[in-house]
Amino acid sequence: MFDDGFSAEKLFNQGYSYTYDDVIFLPGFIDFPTDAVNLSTKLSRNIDLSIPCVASPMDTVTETSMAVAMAALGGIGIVHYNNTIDQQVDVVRFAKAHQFPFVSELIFVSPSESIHCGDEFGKSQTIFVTETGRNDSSLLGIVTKSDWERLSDSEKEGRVSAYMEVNPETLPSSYNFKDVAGCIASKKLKFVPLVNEDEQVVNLVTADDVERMNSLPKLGLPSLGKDGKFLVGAAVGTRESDKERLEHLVKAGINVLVIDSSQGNSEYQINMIKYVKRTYPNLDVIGGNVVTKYQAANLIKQDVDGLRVGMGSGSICTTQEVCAVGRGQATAVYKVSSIAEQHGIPVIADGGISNSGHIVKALSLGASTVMMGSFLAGSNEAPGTYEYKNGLRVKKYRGMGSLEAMTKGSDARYLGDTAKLKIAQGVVGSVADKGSVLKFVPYTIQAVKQGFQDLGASSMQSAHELLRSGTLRLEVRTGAAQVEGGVHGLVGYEKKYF
Ligand SMILES: NC(=O)C1=CN([C@@H]2O[C@H](COP(=O)(O)OP(=O)(O)OC[C@H]3O[C@@H](n4cnc5c(N)ncnc54)[C@H](O)[C@@H]3O)[C@@H](O)[C@H]2O)C=CC1
Ligand SMILES: O=c1[nH]c(=O)c2[nH+]cn([C@@H]3O[C@H](COP(=O)(O)O)[C@@H](O)[C@H]3O)c2[nH]1
Ligand SMILES: [K+]
Repeated sequence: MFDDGFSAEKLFNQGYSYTYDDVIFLPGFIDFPTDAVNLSTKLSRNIDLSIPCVASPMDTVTETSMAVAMAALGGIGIVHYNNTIDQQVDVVRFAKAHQFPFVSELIFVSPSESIHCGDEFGKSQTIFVTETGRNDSSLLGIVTKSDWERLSDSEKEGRVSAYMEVNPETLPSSYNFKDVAGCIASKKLKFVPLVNEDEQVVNLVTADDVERMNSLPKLGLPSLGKDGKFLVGAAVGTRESDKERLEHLVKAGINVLVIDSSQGNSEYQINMIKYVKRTYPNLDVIGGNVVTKYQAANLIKQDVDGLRVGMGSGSICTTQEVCAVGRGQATAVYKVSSIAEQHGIPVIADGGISNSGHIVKALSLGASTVMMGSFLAGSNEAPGTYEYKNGLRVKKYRGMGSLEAMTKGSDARYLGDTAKLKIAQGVVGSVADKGSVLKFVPYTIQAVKQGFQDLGASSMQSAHELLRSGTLRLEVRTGAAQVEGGVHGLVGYEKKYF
């Protein structure tokens, strides 16, 4: 081998904390096409994914729509727990009731109610009628906006039972996109509700939705569990009350658990892992967060099935500033994965991902997946609505350790303790509109495949082999090299990734 560049082992043992932008890989040898790159991977010991992408357990990132879209793409979403047990369980249940890449807004009324104005339809063209006026009872009828608009004023004052369409055409919610699109086309339907075994509506698909989906990149293999349903993960903390939460989440069918903490090497976490392993031996448990070999070894001893790596590297994180602990994310991922790999434990590189190059770096430094918050928070699938700031369409994105997130219904979790002085370790901000994850994640993955090809790695396993054998060569970029590596010297430009 030529003496050129450094091996990761040498580079990361010099006393510096490096982040993704600090390092650059030297290209390898290409003898396969981009499409031959296989990025299928493991989230944890027993959970396989076809793409290495995980949505963060944050209340501005992962609820039903994100969980469903990520699973449809072949990744996974981890549902946050900054809410009541019932709310978190509903998000999981609803996500698992789908075989569909997206979830439409559904509006319900009871038969005795009236629809007074067109705004009640929201963005939808259809209102569903059920006995309870909620999604938890079977479908009795529907009212479409166009039919409702044709009613006289006195008819509009009356109960919906007087004019709703009974026995509307429905399809089983077990149908996948292709099945539903086929029925919509062959029966020339404008829309069709999808219903579960109890005739409860779980989704609404319109002809426009089908057209929109057909214009997106083709989806790969979805993430499905043994039950044939979408894989969905959930996060919990380490309090006594989290045990009750977990019991309900397991009943709702979660496939994997993330124990959420910024410093996972604690007695609380170790006790929680022991409890979960004892009580739910078939549930994969991901521990963290950790950034050192020492922290990782303690959780590995408890037989965790996955490790989440990152402290202070997130875009909304202020932990390193507030507490003076953490680590540059490239170093953290390399160090933790070197020990995790010896025990066959997959590593999630959590936080600090802002482009496809960061994903290539995280995976080539030993991670098996990346967890993303800000990268996904501006999507249609993230919770919340878009607003305008300085002419830019944005969505709110906040740290789970921000004062705002901590005081939102989670007082018991943080503030009801003896600790009276609250210290924030995160901020509240916003991120630009990025459209649907169903569009930009496939493009991102294609870019990651190109990166792997340049390195000469045709799979996750081969990338990890290049790393461990020292074949992967890298260097630190000086400040000037980083400037050179970005766009520079132009008067103005527009950055478009795809
Ligand atoms: N990855 C990162 O760099 C960071 C992430 N975060 C995120 O912010 C949120 C809050 O994180 P943390 O503050 O680390 O949450 P945490 O729940 O681990 O800790 C919050 C506070 O509660 C205490 N605590 C935790 N478990 C306890 C138990 N069983 N009994 C008694 N006291 C207990 C801890 O000592 C700490 O003071 C999480 O969602 C986390 O992922 C926060 C900071 C950094
Ligand atoms: O220091 C922190 N204070 C916080 O309030 C906070 N909230 C989330 N996180 C962590 O950041 C990750 C998401 O980071 P990105 O936006 O960079 O993807 C997430 O996946 C978390 O690991 C926090 N870290
Ligand atoms: K940070």
